[in-house]
Amino acid sequence: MTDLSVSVEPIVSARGLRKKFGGKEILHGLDFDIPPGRIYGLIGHNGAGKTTTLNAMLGLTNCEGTIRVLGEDPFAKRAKLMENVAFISDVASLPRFMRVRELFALLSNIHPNFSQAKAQSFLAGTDIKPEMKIKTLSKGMIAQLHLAVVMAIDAKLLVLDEPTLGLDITYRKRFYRRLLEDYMTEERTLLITTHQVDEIEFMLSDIMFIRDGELILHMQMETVNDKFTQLVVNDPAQQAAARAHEPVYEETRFGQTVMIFDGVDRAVLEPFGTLSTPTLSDLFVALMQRPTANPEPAQ
Ligand SMILES: Nc1ncnc2c1ncn2[C@@H]1O[C@H](COP(=O)(O)OP(=O)(O)OP(=O)(O)O)[C@@H](O)[C@H]1O
Repeated sequence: MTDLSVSVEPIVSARGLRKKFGGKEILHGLDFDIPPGRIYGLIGHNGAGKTTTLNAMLGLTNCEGTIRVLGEDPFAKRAKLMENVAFISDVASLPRFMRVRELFALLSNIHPNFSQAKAQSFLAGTDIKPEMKIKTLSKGMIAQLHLAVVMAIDAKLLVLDEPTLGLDITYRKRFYRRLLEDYMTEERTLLITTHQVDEIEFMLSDIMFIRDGELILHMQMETVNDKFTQLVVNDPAQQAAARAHEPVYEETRFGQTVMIFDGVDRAVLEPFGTLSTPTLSDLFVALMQRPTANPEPAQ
């Protein structure tokens, strides 16, 4: 499922990763490598297994198969790994009863790679002051604080599970811009899950689509752009001709027929209509279509 030929030691490596809850298999044997210096988007429907996969990487859940993070088994070596791995699960998990400066002091005591000075510098220019109690901060301010805390950890892997849930568009954009400009380096790897795919598309180097516990696409964004083509075609004769090239997806949108092709030369499709590269959300919808696995029950 991957088009990556990894020559450097991967940051995360999974082979045959399986997870069962109460006898029901949730992850069906995932195989993937995540190299350093990349920004990964892990995209999937509700319940597809994203958080379970992240939890396996963070050593929060034990799985069958193998998973290695920085060469270590995260379940067995969680404490050691957490020196080099930072994690945002949701924006509400900071200790609400503390003041901002107390949180920073606590973190510098418990985390060897946390820099209080860095955290403070990330808050400069925001409305958050060291004396403020966390419970008095708005959701957006808590997200900023959370990001400042995480960016002040000198980690090799940063895992963000729906980090901007509940935030308005301005905060969400600021959050990702900050992350890109102030945190990313060639040595760091970022893994993000979100349902707002279009908002992170600009920063991703790679994507993984997960459907019902299986990876159905794992690819560098450059390859996605080369491989997939979207065609808008209105003329019925041209539609029929285009269909002969076996689109992976077709829908009618505002009276126009939109098709998505996988690996078909653009020069072949050009005569039929208008071509573009599908957005990640269009590609996601196209590839997530289930082949009548859940037919409507008869009335
Ligand atoms: N502790 C658990 N016990 C039982 N079932 C679980 C547990 N954790 C997750 N599941 C089930 O595993 C499946 C995958 O859940 P997971 O949270 O990994 O999905 P997700 O892709 O992160 O979904 P979402 O986008 O809704 O957060 C779901 O069907 C969920 O109900």
